[in-house]
This record gives sequence, C-alpha cells and structure tokens, in this order.
Amino acid sequence: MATWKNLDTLSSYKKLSGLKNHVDIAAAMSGEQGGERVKNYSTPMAAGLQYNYAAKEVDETVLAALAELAGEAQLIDKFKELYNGAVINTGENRMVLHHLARTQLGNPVVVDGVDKREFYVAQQKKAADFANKVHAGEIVNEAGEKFTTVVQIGIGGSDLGPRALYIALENWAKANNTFKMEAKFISNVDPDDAAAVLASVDLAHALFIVVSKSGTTLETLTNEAFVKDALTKAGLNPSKHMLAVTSETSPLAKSDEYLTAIFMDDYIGGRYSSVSGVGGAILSLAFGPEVFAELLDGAAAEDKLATNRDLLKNPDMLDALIGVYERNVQGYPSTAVLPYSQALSRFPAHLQQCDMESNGKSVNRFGEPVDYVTGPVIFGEPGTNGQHSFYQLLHQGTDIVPLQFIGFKNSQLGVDVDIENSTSQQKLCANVAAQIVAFACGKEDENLNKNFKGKRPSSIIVGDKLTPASLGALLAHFENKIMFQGFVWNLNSFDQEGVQLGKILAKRVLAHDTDGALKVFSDMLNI
Ligand SMILES: O=P(O)(O)OC[C@H]1O[C@](O)(CO)[C@@H](O)[C@@H]1O
Repeated sequence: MATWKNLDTLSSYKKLSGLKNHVDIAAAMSGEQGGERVKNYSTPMAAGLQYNYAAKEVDETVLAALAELAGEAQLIDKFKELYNGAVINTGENRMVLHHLARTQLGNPVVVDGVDKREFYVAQQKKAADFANKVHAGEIVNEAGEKFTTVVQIGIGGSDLGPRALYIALENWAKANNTFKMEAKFISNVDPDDAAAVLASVDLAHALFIVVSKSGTTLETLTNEAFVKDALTKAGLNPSKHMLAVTSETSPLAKSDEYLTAIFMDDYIGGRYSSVSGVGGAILSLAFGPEVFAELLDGAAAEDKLATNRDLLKNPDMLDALIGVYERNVQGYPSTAVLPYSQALSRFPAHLQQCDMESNGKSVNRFGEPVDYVTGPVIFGEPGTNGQHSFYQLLHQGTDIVPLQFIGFKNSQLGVDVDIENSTSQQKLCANVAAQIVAFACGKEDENLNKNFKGKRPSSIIVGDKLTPASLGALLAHFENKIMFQGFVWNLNSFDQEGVQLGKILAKRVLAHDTDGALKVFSDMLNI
C-alpha cells in the first residue's frame, strides 16, 4: 500500500526546492543548442502525439529530481491502487473508476457482484444501440419521422467535456462522412440560453438528452422543465423526445418519462465523465458509436503510457511534475492552455473545470490544511486568436504564466488556400513555433517598452491531425496529469465541496430567507 504524505515532508521535494531558477531557458533555447533541445526533450504520447518540453525550465538535474519525487511520492503505485479500485476519493468515500470506462488497466473491480468495466461497457453499448436505431429510423418522432438534431441539457461535467469533444470532432466527422446529427447544448440557468437554443432547432425533429449524474442539479432540472414546456406548447409529447443519462440511484432514474435511460455511477466524477454515457450518448448520436469507440481507444492507449515508472516515457506524469516544479518551486500562479486548433476552442474551458475543481483545495486528503500552494488558475483560448488578445500580458506582464501549446500539422477539413507562398495551416503552425521561441528567448531592446525578457516556459503537444483517437489521448493526458498532481499535493482530487456554499445561499435567496448583505443584494436584483 502506498503511503500518503504531504509534499513538504518529502526529502526529494526539499532537494527540488534547491533548484529554483536552475535553468535559463533563454540561453538554453538559443542557437544550435536550442535546436538540439527541441529534438531531445520530446516523448511520444498515444495516437501519434508528441509531448515536447524543450522550452520548459528543466535540464538533466531538474528531471532527475522530478524522477526522485515521482518515486518518493509513489505516483505509479497510487495510480495502480486507483484503477484497482481503492477508495481514492476519501471525502466521499468512493472509488475513482473513470479509466475503466475506456480500458481494463488492472484487476477486475467488482462491486455488489457487478464488474464495473462490464457495467460501463454495457451502458456504452446501450447508448450505441439507441444511436444506431435513431440513425436507422427505428426510433422516430410521433409523426414517424427521423430525428435530425440532438440537444444535451446538463451543466459542469455534464456539459463541458461533451461539448468540447463535439466541437472538436464536428468538422472531422463532416470531412470523413461520419456526421449523423447536429448537436446543441443547453447549460446555463439563464433563460436566454435555453430560449436561444430552442429557437434554433426544429422541435418536432429534436431529441433531448437530460444529463445529470445526481439528478438534482438546479440548472439542469430547470432547463429540462423549460424544454418540456416548449415541447408541450408545440403540441409534442416530451416523453417521446427525451432520454436521460444519470446514475441508477438518482431521482431521474426512477422516471418513466424518457425514451431510455443510460446509467453511470458514483465512481466516475462529473468532470471525468465524458468517456461514460455522459459523452457517449451525444457523441454516438452525432457521429456514430464507432467514432466514440475510437476516442476511447485513444484515451486507453494514453492511460497505458501513464502506468510507466520511467518518468521520461510517461508524458502525463512528466507534464504533471513539471507543473509542480513551476507552481511550488518557481512560484508561478497560473497556467494557460493554448491550442492552435479552432476545433479545440472549448477544450480549455473543459480543462478549467477538470483541473480547478479537482486540485483547487487547501486541505489534504485527510482534511488537514497544507502549507504549500496547490492547483494553478487554468485559462486559455485557441491560437492565433489569443495572440491578438491576452498574449501582451504573457509576453511582458509582471507574472510569468507557464504555457501549454497544442498544435497539429494538418487541418481537419483539408480545405485551404495558398496566399503569399503559404497556406493558412502553415501560417497557423508558423505562429505557434514563433511564439514558443519568442516566449523562451525574448528580444533585447533599449526601449524597455519594446523589450522582451523571455524566460517564459512552455511545452507543446504536437500531432498529425486532430482525430477521435488523438482527441481521446489528449483528454486522457490532461486527466492523468491532474490526477498525478493531486497525488503529489496529497489532495483528494475527486470531490468538490467548494461548490456547495453558493448553492445553499442561492436556495435561501429563492426562499426569501435572507438578511444583511444577502437581503440587500436580493432586493437590488429584484428577486
Ligand atoms: O451531473 P450533475 O450531478 O448534474 O452535476 C453537474 C456538475 O455540478 C457539480 O457537482 C458542481 O456543482 C460538478 O462537479 C458536476 O459536474
């Protein structure tokens, strides 16, 4: 059994702390040696991706210290315990099994006589069968016509991941003739969200997936009622247009007002659930079950790499540990995720939840305060758009923000033009290469307003093309990175008590049970 210790009690961490500002990346990335670094500081990921960390502030000494930390913190042993069914989510007394939704990494995990891998596969099959029947016109609307659009109603993990993945594959599916149905999403309790989406769909031919693991989330239940109201007013029977994805113990599971219900369970956290029915139902309906299966295979292959004890052959653990070095030794407060791919436009939003809801904690897994910083602020936008927005601060601001670039050699649609001797795809890629070197090396200028200090670390994940498999690998990479960082910080990365207080106070406001500031704000907002 692995032992769980606070980071600041580990001798390898003390050693690592002595390596603050050990590497000058401006020097290391300049000239011929910079080129050598780019060639050498790279490790393969699944689905043909590469994790390149040449522009990170590491060298053989820092990497050796990180490997020692990985060993002393028993990161691989903890990962093994996790996928073999240990109660890793101490706050909620639950196992953490999202890896089993894509592969069997260790021993079978059996709960109350049910093999969990078999359960997740059976639910994926249920979603696949439902999707195939919709596509074949075997499940149709009351007029006997095919459904043409699918709308997901959910929030947080029941929205962000599936939405990011749908957007990521929409063009790929169109280019590869696997696009079946347009998907839309309703998440916010702001009535303008549901109203705008409903106004944009042909209700008679729309299917709605209500996704809520708990079946109690205010926003989702409100939006479900909003949609039912619209269907009824249009003379349609809501139960002929809706299905649910939920846990077997949730109130939604007891309802017979759905075409079908696809189940998940308490061992897959909302922000890790896009590989379960939460993502499986909508992605199978939109693109076909085979595309979702390819995504799961990409994730499974990345998970396999994450079991490697050799730090330099484990891109997920390496990325995690470099992040710990940046956060705890270098003292950087945030991290930007910058995909040079329009298809990944919502991927940073998904990672915001995944990372910050997991590791935004001040107490360890035993509920005791920790004396070191934990999860960074995560934000991001696709390049090159971000370059014309917040990169000013990234290049010349007073904080150093570590960067995680993602780039692909080829576009998804393959439709391009050659203008001034380069294609748009080449211009996109030229920009990401330029940014890495500009951030690392900077440029001196006597005019300080035009001076670039450089020394701003970045990594890049490079792929051939964004496909279902490479998207699955990317998703798993970041999930595993977050998991390893939570292990290093001795956190429980799998609960989210920090979201509760606001929910309780909002209920009080709606019940008019307020005083003091809450009452004045309630009056100000006309509640
Ligand atoms: O799927 P549910 O149970 O509706 O929860 C939605 C989201 O709400 C949260 O619990 C936070 O409020 C997230 O962790 C979760 O992804």
